[in-house]
Formats: sequence, structure tokens, C-alpha cells
Amino acid sequence: MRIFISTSKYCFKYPLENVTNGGKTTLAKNLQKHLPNCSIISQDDFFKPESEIDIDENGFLQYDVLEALNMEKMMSAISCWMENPGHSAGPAALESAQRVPILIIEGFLLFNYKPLDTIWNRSYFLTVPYEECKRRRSTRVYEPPDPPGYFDGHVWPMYLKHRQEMSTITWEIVYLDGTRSEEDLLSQVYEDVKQELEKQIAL
Ligand SMILES: Nc1ncnc2c1ncn2[C@@H]1O[C@H](COP(=O)(O)OP(=O)(O)O)[C@@H](O)[C@H]1O
Ligand SMILES: NC(=O)c1ccc[n+]([C@@H]2O[C@H](COP(=O)(O)O)[C@@H](O)[C@H]2O)c1
Repeated sequence: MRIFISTSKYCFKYPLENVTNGGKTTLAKNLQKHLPNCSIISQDDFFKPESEIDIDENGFLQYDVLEALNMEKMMSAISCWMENPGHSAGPAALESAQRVPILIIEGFLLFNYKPLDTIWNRSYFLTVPYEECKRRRSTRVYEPPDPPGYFDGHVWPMYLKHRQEMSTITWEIVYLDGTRSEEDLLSQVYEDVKQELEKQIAL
């Protein structure tokens, strides 16, 4: 997850990322309930249609790679928000930390996409162990649904590859244990965002 809080003076953006089913959508929505001028952009909304997804030698659709996503379209959505952050923000927004526009970008492949590198206030990465991730994934139905063997044959190996690529990242990422309760995770990130807001407002 990445969070971006914005107006021309105060800009806050927060990316939130994790392995599939790590809980980023849940956390982003919980945060939105507590942050009055908060928008969410979800990477999941930018998957290409099935007909444009590559298939590997095992017949698995290659959904867990950047090429499966229309990232240009997602960047346009982010630019759009930045040009006009938070629909309800007027000049009064700048006087109150509560009303400062905030953008949360949540996705499972954000940190290895170079154009997104520079624009964040804070970056979060939710982790969950293999067994828990596999268990949570088995309860979800995607369109198209996962065929047998998909988690071990595509999803998890792609996640490990992505984590490997992340080892070269130099900016700070806050790692969150995705097995903690929703309330705990919300409270940690909310406090963090509040502090960041107060710091920015004081500048
Ligand atoms: N902190 C948590 N503890 C236990 N289960 C969780 C937690 N957060 C989310 N979940 C569950 O995990 C599944 C995936 O959550 P979701 O937020 O959609 O993950 P993601 O967006 O990372 O794929 C859902 O069934 C959700 O209820
Ligand atoms: N939204 C879609 O079109 C679609 C289709 C098939 C699989 N998926 C899965 O979505 C996952 C990413 O989303 P989550 O992080 O919400 O689980 C990927 O692991 C991918 O395999 C999405």
C-alpha cells in the first residue's frame, strides 16, 4: 500500500502492497473509514482482459506479472487524482489535518514499477506466510477462477520473484505482519498517517 496525502502544499500518498490476500484491500478500506478525505486506487481494477494475458507452457494464465496490468491507465488515474485531489477539498482543507486529501494506492505489484518510485509519503508492505496466503487464496474466487495447481505453479513463484526484485529498493518500506488483527493493523498505520499529517501541516 502506498499512501499519498495531497493538495498543492500538502501532498500525502501511501502505497500499500502485499502478496495476494495479504489484507491490503481490507486495510485500505478500514483506513478510508477513519480518514475523511481519503481516496483509494486499486491495482486490481487495471487487469487487462483475459484475451490479452499470456499463457505459460503449463497452460497457466500469467496474471501475476506487470504485463498483465494496464499500468499506463493506472498512472493516468493517479495523475487525474493529483490534478484534482479529493473532490471535497477546498481552501479550508488546508487548515485542518482532518480534511487534507489522502490517496492510498493498493496493489500486489507496485514496488517494482519504476514510474511509481518517487511519489510517495510512506510505503507499506503486508506479509503473510505461505500457508496462510494459500489458505486465504483458496477462499477467494477470481474471474477466471484459479485452476488446480495455480497457487504453487504461478502465484507463489511470481511473488517470490517480486520479493527478490524488491531487494534493490533503496527507499524505506514499512513491513507489516498481515497475520495481525485488522484492528491492530489499522491502528498502527492510522497513527503513522496522523503523525505524518501533523508533520507536514507544521512545515
Ligand atoms: N488482518 C487480517 N486477518 C485475517 N484475515 C484477514 C485480514 N485482513 C484480511 N483478511 C482476509 O483475507 C482475505 C483477503 O483480504 P483482502 O483484503 O481482499 O486481501 P488483498 O487485497 O491483499 O488480496 C479476505 O478473506 C479477508 O477477510
Ligand atoms: N482481477 C482479475 O482480472 C484477476 C483475474 C485472475 C486472477 N487475478 C489475481 O488477482 C491477484 C491480485 O489481486 P489480490 O492482491 O487482490 O489478490 C493476482 O494474484 C491474480 O492472480 C485477478
